[in-house]
Amino acid sequence: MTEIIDGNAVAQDIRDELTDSIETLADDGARPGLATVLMGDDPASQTYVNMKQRDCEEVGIESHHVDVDGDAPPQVLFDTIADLNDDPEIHGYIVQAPVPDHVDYRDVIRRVDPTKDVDGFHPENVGRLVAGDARFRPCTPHGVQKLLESIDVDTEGKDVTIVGRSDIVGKPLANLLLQKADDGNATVTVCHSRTNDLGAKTRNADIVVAAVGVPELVDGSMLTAGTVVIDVGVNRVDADTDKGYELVGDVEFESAKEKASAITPVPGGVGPMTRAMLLYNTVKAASMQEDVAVDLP
Ligand SMILES: Nc1nc(=O)c2c([nH]1)NC[C@@H]1CN(c3ccc(C(=O)N[C@@H](CCC(=O)O)C(=O)O)cc3)C=[N+]21
Repeated sequence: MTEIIDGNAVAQDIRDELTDSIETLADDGARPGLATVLMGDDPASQTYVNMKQRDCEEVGIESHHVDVDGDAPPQVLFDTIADLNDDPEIHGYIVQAPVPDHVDYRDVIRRVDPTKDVDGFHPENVGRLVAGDARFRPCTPHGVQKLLESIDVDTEGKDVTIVGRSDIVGKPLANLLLQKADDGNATVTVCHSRTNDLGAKTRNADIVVAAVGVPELVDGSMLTAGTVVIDVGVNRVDADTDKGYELVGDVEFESAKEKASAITPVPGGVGPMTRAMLLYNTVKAASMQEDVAVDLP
């Protein structure tokens, strides 16, 4: 039987474990604070921001939010970032991507204090990750590692094919899985839009991670029986539902499920884990800045 991996349940366990550490920090007068910054009014981003605020409330993290007008000059966003860097109550913050076209996201990331960069996107943190000395693991790749751990999949010596080479998922996940570590030691293949014979690469894998942002790109015909399938895609596809869309992964779930030994659903797979690992990084940031040791899950 194929195991459907319950990302909501694993994320709930992580939130529960974080709650104790958050109270330890709060008892020391250092309750963790997380801010989200949203420039413009991308509807998907607004949904995520709302979910993150609810997560913070549940675990006892102080949550803050800053809206920046989508038509404002980049300097307005940069000033917001400078304020957050200077605010001792903000231990971590993220600038929700995408930003409007007239703003270069790299210019944004470079201005974030690397010790508050709970996305793990700042070049200093990317460099540390690649060098095997990560400060903050990017949330989605870390969530994928935790999901594999939750179903007792040991990555050592496994062939992992990642479909997608993004700076926020594909590249950092490849680096983490390559590391000489209990949750690494994999042989990693990274595929992308110019890859020849994608199916040959996915059929060779013990674990396939789909993170390309193309709805249902990976289907059962591209998988060998027994493969573990992790679907990072959260594509909003127009549909006749209350919201006017449905969420579709990068994997065609029904055909992939026939082949997989375990598979994540969308929604309810990687998405909630991304949010849980953001809370994790926020607690880690607060612990480092306040010099209060805490246990992390
Ligand atoms: N600076 C920055 N950091 C991010 O981490 C970041 C970002 N920008 N921009 C957009 C992507 C996407 N992302 C998701 C987070 C949670 C869910 C999530 O919780 N999804 C739920 C359901 C969501 C729904 O119902 O719409 C699920 O899959 O079950 C999805 C997607 C974070 N991102």
